[in-house]
Amino acid sequence: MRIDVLTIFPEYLEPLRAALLGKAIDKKLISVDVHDLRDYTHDVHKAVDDSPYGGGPGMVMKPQVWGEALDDVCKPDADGTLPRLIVPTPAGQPFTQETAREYARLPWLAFACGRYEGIDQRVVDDAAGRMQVDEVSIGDYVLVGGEVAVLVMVEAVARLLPGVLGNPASAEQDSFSDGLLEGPSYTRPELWRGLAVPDVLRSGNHKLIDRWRRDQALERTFARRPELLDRLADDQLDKHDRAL
Ligand SMILES: COc1cccc(COC(=O)c2cn[nH]c2)c1
Repeated sequence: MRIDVLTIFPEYLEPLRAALLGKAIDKKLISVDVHDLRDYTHDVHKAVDDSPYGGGPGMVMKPQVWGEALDDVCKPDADGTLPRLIVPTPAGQPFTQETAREYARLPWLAFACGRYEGIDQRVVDDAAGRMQVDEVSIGDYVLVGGEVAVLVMVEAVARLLPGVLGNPASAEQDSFSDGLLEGPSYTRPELWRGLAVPDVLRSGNHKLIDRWRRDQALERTFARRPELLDRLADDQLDKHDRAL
């Protein structure tokens, strides 16, 4: 998978080169190229923003700079492929595990990191004439820029790629794979600060253990994210589940 990131703070993306993702880059499972938006300015001040039409607080990122940068970075490759252009924004569609799975199937992702009050809308409208553009939110809060959201999304996507995680099974069993939150986990010692591990987990009865884990996941989901239960297809809840 090819990943390009356009930003005015390239150094913000350095963590992508550390640890697990760094190894994935070394193993050539992913390539990460970070591009400094200011390289596409032509004025002495390297201006990337300007005042908003219609007034209001803050600044808006200029279309010309983004247009040149995207033309340069998102050039069709040898077989005419263009990237999926992803713009992190509080005003975007929710980024979920399902989005991560969709992106993990793509050969090329390009991330546009907005700052200030956002990017001139014509940048997205113009790019959408050439490639699919997803305006995506990682949560209902406002960051200073899109860079942190890119770190989140790249990690969520890359961990799904074969060979990136040491233990691929965990990618399958993690939260949200069956639509429920993950229940509690335990490891040695059996007793810690007067707190014991639930007996069922040491029973060796895997049918009982699986049922206990599913009950814990259902209870936690009901308590913390009841709306996720509405999403579950009826056939995914058996009569035992409903009795909880
Ligand atoms: C594109 O325009 C802007 C403007 C302001 C901030 C940002 C950065 O993204 C977020 O703040 C965000 C992403 N998901 N949840 C919050 C982008």
